[in-house]
Amino acid sequence: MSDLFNELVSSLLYLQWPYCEKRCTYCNFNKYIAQSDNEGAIRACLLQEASTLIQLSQVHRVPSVFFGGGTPSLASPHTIAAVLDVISKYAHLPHNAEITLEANPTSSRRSKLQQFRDAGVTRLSVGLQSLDDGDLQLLGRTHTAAEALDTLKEACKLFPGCTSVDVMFGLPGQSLAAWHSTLERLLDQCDNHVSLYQLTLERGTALFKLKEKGQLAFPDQELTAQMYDDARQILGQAGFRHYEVSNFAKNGAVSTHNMSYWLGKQYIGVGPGAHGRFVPRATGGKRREARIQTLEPEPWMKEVMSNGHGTRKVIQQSDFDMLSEMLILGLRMDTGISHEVRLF
Ligand SMILES: C[S@@+](CC[C@H](N)C(=O)[O-])C[C@H]1O[C@@H](n2cnc3c(N)ncnc32)[C@H](O)[C@@H]1O
Ligand SMILES: C[S@@+](CC[C@H](N)C(=O)[O-])C[C@H]1O[C@@H](n2cnc3c(N)ncnc32)[C@H](O)[C@@H]1O
Ligand code: SF4
Repeated sequence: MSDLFNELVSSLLYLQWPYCEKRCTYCNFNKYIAQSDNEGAIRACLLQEASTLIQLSQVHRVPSVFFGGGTPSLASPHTIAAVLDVISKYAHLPHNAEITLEANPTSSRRSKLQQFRDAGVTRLSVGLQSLDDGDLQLLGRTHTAAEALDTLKEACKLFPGCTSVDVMFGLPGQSLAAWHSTLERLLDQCDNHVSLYQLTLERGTALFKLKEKGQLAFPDQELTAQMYDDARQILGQAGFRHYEVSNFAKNGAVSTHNMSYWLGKQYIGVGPGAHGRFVPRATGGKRREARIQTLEPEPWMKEVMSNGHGTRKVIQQSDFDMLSEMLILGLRMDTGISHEVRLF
């Protein structure tokens, strides 16, 4: 089989779980607070859309799946297992596939994490965000630092070598000393993968409004740059490879799913607001398409029920579009890009 054919018959799959318990004060990702328990209905639509899009792409192999959100750890393990089952029905999901689930501390009690593992999840990404209770309150999180660390401990036991944490820096009022202390405590407890995100003030969020009113002071650019540089150094000394702008891994625990995005591989996006990039081979398509699913869960479900999918926007990608994406994403990695870029 040629490399090009291999690329075309293989695709990652991203699944968006759109619900959260509560809105965090900084977040403008596509998420909603569920008004009623409609898990059965949303599960049926996720399964339907996954089957439609896998068949449209005609991929034979799905090497990794990412359950992101929102808060996918609010979904029942049964829903996660059902999604993996439907993927296996239409494509080969290898036994060593990377299956990541994002877990928020309060919706991830021990027994549930175990059930997620039994359902087929192989990698957990725990949203710690901070290890300071004052920060967590300001960020509108539903857990304390101690609860977050408890979840991390359980996660490391159940997913040894395959547990990641998300932590943010540049938080309101955060000092360099407080950031160093967070990193040191984190290094005591974390596993092989750490994602560090500089807080972005997003328009429309509660934090943005407080900043506009002059009610919150944020670290300046010099200080946040210093926080990032220090994190690079501290994690580097602890054996972590800084393999992408925001990501650090030791013992080779890079995320193959996220890495594949940065390498420009195909991906199918399922669920409200999910993005995809794939060639729709079943309809004779030859070009890769950028696809976006309908954002809000209710209209998305109606579209899936009547059309089999909730794809709202499709843009055929030109060679220039694909090359630009490859450059932008490829330059995020420590390995950079090669002149032998192949477009399809
Ligand atoms: C879309 S969230 C979903 C994860 C999960 N619901 C949680 O809250 O832990 C993925 C990650 O993006 C990061 N994130 C979200 N909003 C951000 C912002 N405004 N600035 C920087 N990072 C942000 C957080 O670290 C979060 O864990
Ligand atoms: C910010 S990353 C966090 C990855 C994590 N640090 C890890 O190592 O696994 C995950 C978030 O990106 C967003 N995301 C990733 N792939 C996506 C896609 N194909 N379509 C829409 N959103 C996507 C989702 O909101 C998801 O919660
Ligand atoms: S950060 Fe996570 S839990 Fe908070 S609102 Fe965003 S997606 Fe939901």
